[in-house]
Amino acid sequence: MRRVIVLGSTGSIGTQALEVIAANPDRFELVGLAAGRDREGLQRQGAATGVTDLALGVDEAVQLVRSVRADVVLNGITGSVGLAPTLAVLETDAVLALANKESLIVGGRLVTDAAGPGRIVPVDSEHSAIAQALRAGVHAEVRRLVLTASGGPFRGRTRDQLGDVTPREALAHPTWDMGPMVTTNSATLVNKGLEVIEAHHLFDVPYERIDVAVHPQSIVHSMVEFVDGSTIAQASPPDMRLPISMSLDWPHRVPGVGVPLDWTRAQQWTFEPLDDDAFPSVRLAKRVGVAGGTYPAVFNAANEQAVTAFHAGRIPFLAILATVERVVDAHRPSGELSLESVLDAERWARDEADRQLAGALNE
Ligand SMILES: NC(=O)C1=CN([C@@H]2O[C@H](COP(=O)(O)OP(=O)(O)OC[C@H]3O[C@@H](n4cnc5c(N)ncnc54)[C@H](OP(=O)(O)O)[C@@H]3O)[C@@H](O)[C@H]2O)C=CC1
Ligand SMILES: CC(=O)[C@@H](O)[C@H](O)COP(=O)(O)O
Ligand SMILES: [Mn+2]
Repeated sequence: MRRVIVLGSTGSIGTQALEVIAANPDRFELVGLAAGRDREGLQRQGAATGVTDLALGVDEAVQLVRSVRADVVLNGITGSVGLAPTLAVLETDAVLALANKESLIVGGRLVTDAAGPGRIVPVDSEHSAIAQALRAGVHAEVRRLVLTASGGPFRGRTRDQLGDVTPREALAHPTWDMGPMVTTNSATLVNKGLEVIEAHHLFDVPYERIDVAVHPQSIVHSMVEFVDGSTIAQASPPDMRLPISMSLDWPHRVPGVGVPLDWTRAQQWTFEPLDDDAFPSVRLAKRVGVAGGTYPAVFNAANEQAVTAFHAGRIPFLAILATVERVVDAHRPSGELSLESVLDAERWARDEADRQLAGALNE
């Protein structure tokens, strides 16, 4: 029986994790829940599950992780605010089931150094797919990782056709039902850029050997190409309960958690190259990933600011990445990577993004 804490329990990942746990009482015992602002939702979850260790906000989430013994903590918080809970989990003996990719991206080596082997199990569908393909421990034979991308709601459009897309259109993801930040990041392809950096840290593969292929059906969740020319892909209908369940009981599979593909039905899986001109996010993310240090934190923080401004109706869609690029270009890293330098860089990037956004509005 694995004792589980779920952080971000009121969100898309959190509620699906609670479903998986409730459906498997012989495997999982829920021992703690943390949300952000939704006090009533959290209390409802506590009443429904009988869990009494409840936390609201990121500081209480950190306290929860430190005070309640768990075998696995799922970090399903959204945004780089999830960094402190990620580091707190790694101070305990619990496995970190990581949905909050932002904490790994902004923390980089701070997170990977704090984590011993096997301490982080990815929840992100692409990285779960790769971890599953690597379960046999064949890392030395890997030639490249290929992350699949749905292409988002604007796949196939030229840059000119992206000028007037609305927040509502950006939130209409073709295959996944997720929270607003990650959904918007899918529309800009920033999500795929973040996932390239995430893959680099999780699997220790250099950036030049991590590729992206657009696969609109979101059935092949990612692939590992090996030195002999063989490729192992993980495929299943798009349902996060599968990677969530694997992260909670890694390396075991939880029977019945997902519905298998229907091989009696005709179906087509298609793959196409990413259009880097219309969607330059992955190219920029690789650049900041290679630069390392505080660059990924700056990239992510500027993006969080710009996405918020887009949803407030303050800037057009294309201004999101343009702002991120300008903030990244203006960044001057100082000193060694540390928690302090990451937090300083993030603060600077948020201010600089706001300054750029205000300037753009006054032009
Ligand atoms: N949804 C998905 O299918 C996938 C998500 N991910 C990643 O998982 C993470 C969560 O995404 P998703 O579930 O979609 O997001 P949601 O927006 O649906 O949920 C976010 C959760 O984080 C909580 N939260 C927000 N801010 C804080 C804070 N300051 N302190 C504590 N808790 C906070 C929210 O609480 P409250 O509601 O109370 O404010 C909510 O429970 C993201 O990193 C995302 O990129 C990765 C792959 C797939
Ligand atoms: C389900 C999941 O893992 C998301 O991160 C997903 O990858 C988003 O879809 P895109 O491929 O459109 O970014
Ligand atoms: Mn993903």
